[in-house]
Amino acid sequence: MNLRLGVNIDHVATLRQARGGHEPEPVAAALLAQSAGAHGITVHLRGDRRHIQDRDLRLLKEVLAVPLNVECAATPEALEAVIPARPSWVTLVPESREELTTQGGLDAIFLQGMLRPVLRELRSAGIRVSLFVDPVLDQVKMAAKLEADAVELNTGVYSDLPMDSDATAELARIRDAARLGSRLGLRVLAGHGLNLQNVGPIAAIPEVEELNIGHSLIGRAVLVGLERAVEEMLGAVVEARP
Ligand SMILES: CC(=O)[C@@H](O)[C@H](O)COP(=O)(O)O
Ligand SMILES: NCC(=O)COP(=O)(O)O
Repeated sequence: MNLRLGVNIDHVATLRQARGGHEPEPVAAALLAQSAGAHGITVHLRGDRRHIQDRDLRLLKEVLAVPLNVECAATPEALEAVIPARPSWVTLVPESREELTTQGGLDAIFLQGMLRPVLRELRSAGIRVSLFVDPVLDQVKMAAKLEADAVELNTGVYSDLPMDSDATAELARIRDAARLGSRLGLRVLAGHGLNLQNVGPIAAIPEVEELNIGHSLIGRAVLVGLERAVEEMLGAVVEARP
């Protein structure tokens, strides 16, 4: 099975929101990612709207040829904003205003009563649902019991391990969870904190169908694109000089 890459463009929007203006335009970034071969685009519509905005969802849905996956909290406010945009996928994630980024997976076992009607509502709107969970077997079993279409296994603990430490145990947790998810008929995705250095062992897990990668890709794009941006600006100012 070929591995798909979902590109998370949240941090293009973070940069835009830093000045409250119009650039960089996340929709343009999504189209570039798509033409570079991304198999999907992911955005996280946070309750505090710190990066992605409601208009981004509408525009992305309109222009993208690849599936749009919207991450959001399982709250009425989030669903009211996300459902009208009709993304292909919604990934339910835990969320708190204080966090810099997502801290761990959704506790699908504890939240099962609240999640059941949310999944029903999304699916009846024709939206497939993924649950972002830690690589814990009981959480994966609960996702299957709730009839989610997919699980995204949180690779945050793995990604946070120091470069020279032994990742064997965490990788085994992710592998076991991926195997179980696949056996239970779920699509299995993985993501959080993945980068060029740590992605290999996760990409090698055969049951993982798709990776969602954002922060490291956008950070890298700033670096590999800066040379060209400076050259373009030098060209523009030199040309304008009498
Ligand atoms: C759920 C997950 O692992 C990440 O996609 C995270 O939710 C992204 O949100 P931020 O871009 O705000 O860190
Ligand atoms: N769900 C993970 C995701 O979309 C991207 O996470 P990150 O690479 O920005 O940490």
